[in-house]
Amino acid sequence: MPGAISGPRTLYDKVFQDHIVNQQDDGTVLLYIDRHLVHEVTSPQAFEGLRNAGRKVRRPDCTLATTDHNIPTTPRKNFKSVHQFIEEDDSRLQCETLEQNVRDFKLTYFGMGDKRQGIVHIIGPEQGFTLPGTTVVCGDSHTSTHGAFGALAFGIGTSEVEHVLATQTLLTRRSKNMRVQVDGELANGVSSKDVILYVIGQIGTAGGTGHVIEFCGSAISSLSMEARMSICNMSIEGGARAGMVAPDDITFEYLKGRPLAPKVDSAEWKKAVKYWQSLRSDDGAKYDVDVFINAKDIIPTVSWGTSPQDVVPITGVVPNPADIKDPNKKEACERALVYMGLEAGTKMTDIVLDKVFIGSCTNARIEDLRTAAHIIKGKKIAPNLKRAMLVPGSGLVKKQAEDEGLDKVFLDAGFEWREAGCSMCLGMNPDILSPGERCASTSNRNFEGRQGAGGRTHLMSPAMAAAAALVGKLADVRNLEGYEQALPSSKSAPKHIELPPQVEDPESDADLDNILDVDESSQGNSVQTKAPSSSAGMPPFTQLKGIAAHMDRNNIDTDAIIPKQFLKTIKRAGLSTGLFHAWRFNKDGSKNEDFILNQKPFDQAKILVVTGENFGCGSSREHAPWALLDFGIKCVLAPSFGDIFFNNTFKNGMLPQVIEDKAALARIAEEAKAGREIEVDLEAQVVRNDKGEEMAKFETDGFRRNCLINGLDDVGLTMQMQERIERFERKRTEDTPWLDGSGFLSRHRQGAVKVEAKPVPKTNRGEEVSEPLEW
Ligand SMILES: CC(C)[C@H](C(=O)O)[C@@H](O)C(=O)O
Ligand code: SF4
Repeated sequence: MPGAISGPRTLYDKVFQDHIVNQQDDGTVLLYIDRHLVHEVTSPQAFEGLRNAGRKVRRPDCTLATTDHNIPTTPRKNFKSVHQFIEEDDSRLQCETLEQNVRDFKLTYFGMGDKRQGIVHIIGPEQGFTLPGTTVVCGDSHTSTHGAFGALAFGIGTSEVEHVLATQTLLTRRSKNMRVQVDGELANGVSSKDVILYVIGQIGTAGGTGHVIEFCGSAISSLSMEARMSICNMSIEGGARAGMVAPDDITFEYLKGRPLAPKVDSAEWKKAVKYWQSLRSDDGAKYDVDVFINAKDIIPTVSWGTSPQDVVPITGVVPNPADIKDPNKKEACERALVYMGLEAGTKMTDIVLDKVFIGSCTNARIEDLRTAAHIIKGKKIAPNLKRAMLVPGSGLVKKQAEDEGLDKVFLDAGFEWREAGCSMCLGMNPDILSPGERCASTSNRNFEGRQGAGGRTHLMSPAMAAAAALVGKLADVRNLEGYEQALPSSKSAPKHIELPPQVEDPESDADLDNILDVDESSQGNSVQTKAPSSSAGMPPFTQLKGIAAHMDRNNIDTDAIIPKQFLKTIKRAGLSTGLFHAWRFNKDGSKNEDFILNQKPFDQAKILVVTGENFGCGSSREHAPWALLDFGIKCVLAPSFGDIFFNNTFKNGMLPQVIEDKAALARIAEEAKAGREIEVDLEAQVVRNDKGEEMAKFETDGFRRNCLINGLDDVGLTMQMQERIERFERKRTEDTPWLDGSGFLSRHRQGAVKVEAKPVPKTNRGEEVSEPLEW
């Protein structure tokens, strides 16, 4: 076995090991990907890359697409097609482009006319597409959600989406292991969302960087699958690309009868369960970092600031920057208080709200809705609220909630009952906060402008958001009369969740039919962009000399590097206007002269020198490096980076370089501030000042360095590994036959969906794909 670890192994080690196709001497691993989820925001440029290179999707049977980020959540009664339904031009174009791509590449697609449509991280588990022991990726940072099943699931950028579409593999490196063990019983009123907010408060948003977190301990293993998903979902907010929970009987119970899980009690199911049961960390397995938490220390938790680590118990007060010693953290706290319009020392329960949002891939599953509904049942939302929105995570969650009468509970209380989508979690659709508005939100990110420019977000659990809706302020759900009866107790076994329908529903095919009816000429601009494609190879990066701009903030997230309104493009180019948009431009559109990139000579910067930690954390949007590149910045020097941003940057012929020596980095920053050029020499792995004197040495991963220096196309490189990938796939079919997409393909072959015959395309495996896939 290539790269096998001797001795006791963690859950992560096992799943990783089982997917190694090839391992290079320098530790670069070609990892097989079992499941690929696709959405409209991060896929257009990837499909375009495939198209430009004349490549096909290798495993259409392991790829599932939906549309979620851009879509309106208004009633779909009159929905006929995306073209007719989505008013906003860029959003519509992005969704239409996805539809064109699923049509061209013959992919399974849950569009807006399909009840199974929903947020990508809700529909995967719902369908049994996500299974224990699998590798799951998506061009989306919250892919970590799927780790709740004991899958190794992580977000990737668009170049990697292209790599997976073409090769069903990814080039990666082994991560470190981190264990977060939560023992004891969670008190009433405390949910898994409080657990993860508390954990992030403890470890910080960079705490898990470079690690895969395994969540374990009695408090975790007594949680339902949905509660586990909320925890793994926010692993990325703790800096970890992936979070995992060992699969157990609760997992297997959840999977029973899901459309894409092996059929219950079949020989395949038994074989699968046997394998799944082996997926737990061995006794004595070593973790690089251990965090132990007593469940009793956790009480309902809310965020006060603009980073998910800015949390306090609901019984607490807004922190005082004067109490913070670290100057960078103190400044961050001051900034956050100004942005949030809060004064130090204010009781959290005195903070008055404008809006409440219950939704997102963190907390829009049926249990979340049930919990919120129990709390508001028979009551009314507070009169000071301008709006309270309930946005189910998927069409099936919505349907089930309606079957249970929950829609009525929400509507009677004054909530809006919406259609499924990401909605106000990031406001790429019309659901946004107005400047200055304050929102209690069950989502996962409270970055500046996340829910709308100038909007203020407080993160919390569904129970707490429901309580806040009733009170009109942040509120402690435990103070509501009878709350114990209202909340599903953490002690009781999780209630079995009704399964989504497995039957072919004629309505559900409406969308695909629409796609097939689309007039090809109307899609012209969506498929013929001339934007550069990563698969065409990159210009080499050897030495770079130029002006460097200095930034000192910690945790500069990719939402800040490029806000959501610029993600609606289907191209890689032209993003420089969006770069640091909220910081670079005033509200009236004029330039903010105080911002470094608006000042001479830094408006010509080729290099960014960041002295704050964790640059590029958060979302997987590859638009962040594209925007930097478009502005002219090809290199970022920093003490640490968000993992996904770090990867994405390399894929674009840019160098994100860690400079560990903080004193040297500070000296480089001084040169930058003085407006003198610096030189980054990747061949010699040194940074020099404008006199050619060495300022710092650095080390770049060998494989990446080689690709950069030679401008290599890694999709092309991987395609040369065809034989090994095929060998791996043959073994996979033997060992884990349930992963071959047999469920829907076989049903499809029986003629469940009638689609007119098309010229026969071939996948990169050389197999014929006779018809678009549906199940
Ligand atoms: C659009 C997508 C790239 C992004 C992500 O990766 O997380 C989004 O889902 C988000 O939550 O910010
Ligand atoms: S975090 Fe929000 S925007 Fe991102 S996938 Fe989840 S619901 Fe959608």
